[in-house]
Amino acid sequence: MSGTSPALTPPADAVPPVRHPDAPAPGELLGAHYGQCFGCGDDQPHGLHLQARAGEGVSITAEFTVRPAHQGAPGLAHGGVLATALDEALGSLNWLLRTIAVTGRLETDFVRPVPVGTTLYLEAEVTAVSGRKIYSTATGRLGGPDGPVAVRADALFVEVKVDHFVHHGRQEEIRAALNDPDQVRRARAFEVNP
Ligand SMILES: CCCCCCCCCCCC(=O)SCCNC(=O)CCNC(=O)[C@H](O)C(C)(C)COP(=O)(O)OP(=O)(O)OC[C@H]1O[C@@H](n2cnc3c(N)ncnc32)[C@H](O)[C@@H]1OP(=O)(O)O
Repeated sequence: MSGTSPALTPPADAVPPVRHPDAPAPGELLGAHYGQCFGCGDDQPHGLHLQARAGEGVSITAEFTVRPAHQGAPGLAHGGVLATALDEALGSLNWLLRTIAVTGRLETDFVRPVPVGTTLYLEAEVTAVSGRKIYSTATGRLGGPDGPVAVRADALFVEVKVDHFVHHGRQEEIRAALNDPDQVRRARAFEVNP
């Protein structure tokens, strides 16, 4: 059973996504958007350490190896962890648009169980943009880029300003991020729209 709900069907006025001219070239690693991010952060010991690589157009690929800490049932990945990997892969697409956006809706199909030790090969692409709304889709395959599909997701991301994080985030982390020149540089890279 799968399918996309009406909330994730782009409206008639939606347009194809436009890759930003300064987006990383196909094949380049995107790098973490925030060191403490649970999905991609290098400094987050509990995280998934997902590394996304730019693809053609507005697409990325990423790999994620399921570790013992990611179990739900014995020897199998927790569904919420897999949804996180999909969310992170989808979120990294916005780097190619140079748009700051957060997940508004994420619909996930769990097609096959994913054993501990498996590497999930993720691919994601933006399918349409309508105003602040960014529509995207992702799949995760077992064992290789052409392996069987284990998970897939459709999502709606909503564009926000940096203020979204400054206003809602805990002050301790916001202050640390604002004092980190690398983090400020990453945020600025997102903020410059064509
Ligand atoms: C420094 C680098 C950092 C970069 C940081 C990047 C972080 C990435 C991390 C990975 C991704 C995440 O997990 S992000 C974390 C998880 N997500 C969140 O925390 C988001 C929490 N939700 C919110 O803050 C809010 O609900 C927003 C921002 C999503 C939307 O609020 P808003 O700004 O007031 O906008 P609103 O008018 O409600 O919605 C705008 C349009 O989107 C539609 N819309 C909104 N939500 C939905 C929805 N769930 N399902 C369908 N449609 C929706 C509305 O109908 C509307 O359509 P129309 O009327 O215009 O047609």
